[in-house]
Amino acid sequence: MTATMDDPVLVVDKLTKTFSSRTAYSDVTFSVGRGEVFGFLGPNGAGKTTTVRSLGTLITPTSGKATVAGLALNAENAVEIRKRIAIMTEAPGLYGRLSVTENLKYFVGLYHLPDGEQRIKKALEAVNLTDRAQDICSSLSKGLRQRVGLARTLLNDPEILFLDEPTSGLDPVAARGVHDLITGLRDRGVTIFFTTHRLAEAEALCDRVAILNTTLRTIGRPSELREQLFNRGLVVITAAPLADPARVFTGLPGVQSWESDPTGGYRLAVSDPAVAAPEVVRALVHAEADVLSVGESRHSLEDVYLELVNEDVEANQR
Ligand SMILES: Nc1ncnc2c1ncn2[C@@H]1O[C@H](COP(=O)(O)OP(=O)(O)OP(=O)(O)O)[C@@H](O)[C@H]1O
Repeated sequence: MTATMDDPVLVVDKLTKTFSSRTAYSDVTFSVGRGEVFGFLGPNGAGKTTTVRSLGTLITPTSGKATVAGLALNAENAVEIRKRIAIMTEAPGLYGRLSVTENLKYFVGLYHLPDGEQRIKKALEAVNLTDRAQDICSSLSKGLRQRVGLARTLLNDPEILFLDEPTSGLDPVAARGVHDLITGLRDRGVTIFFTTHRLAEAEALCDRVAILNTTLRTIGRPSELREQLFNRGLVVITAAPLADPARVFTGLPGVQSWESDPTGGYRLAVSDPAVAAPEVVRALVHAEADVLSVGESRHSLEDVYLELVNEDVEANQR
């Protein structure tokens, strides 16, 4: 399913939350399309959890507006909003002495949901836990408990699923299991809003990401953010350092500047890699260099994140 911003399921407009003198997040504005996987990133204390708690009606924002699953975020709509969304906080909040099914039955009762058995069956199937239904929750590994927590969030067929660090503390295999579940839910049209500190995870899963550091620092597709922030470049690796790199690289069509990379090789800023690369290869061959590789330099979402968050650290030190 392709998300579309013509049909936003979450609209946040200048939202701010302060706790006495401390600002948790300020002037935050963004929208999330129906069916989108949206990643909410930011350093510790950036305000991510507080934003999730606000949008999930657990705490009241200090100012600003939001629409959640088609309803204005306010005290009158809180019960109806909660019927349309689900939130999984970092600790899945299960009763350790109850079995998986007993836990889910408890929540079906708490939410007054009809057709409980059918819902539990579907939720367990969705998270691949049918064969562990009778296990006592305290006996499950952290990864399995996380999956029970996810099953719980699916009971009310939410339009929006808020997941606060769903893979925190999980090993790579268990985290991959959660990723597969997120992808599966997205394919079924559920909008997923999740916070994470794992940038590779956000890059792999999210249609768009936002980086929050009390205020919203940026928002967009990971590829767009990389392009906005970094010049395009080529990385040249040679078997031995070039005798006169300036002579090889200076003035080549499409090459704007070059520098030696401290880890070896050369980094070239280029306007268009497709134009510059053949010129660079020809110049290297002409200089009789032993070329190992010429490739486009790739920036990751982690590079974008570090660039923006470090800018904030530097600004605060001024
Ligand atoms: N109930 C509260 N009372 C006072 N301050 C709070 C409260 N909840 C959060 N804060 C403050 O708001 C700020 C944002 O916290 P929040 O937990 O939302 O950050 P976060 O981005 O989720 O961090 P982390 O990645 O560490 O989980 C922090 O300075 C925190 O101390």
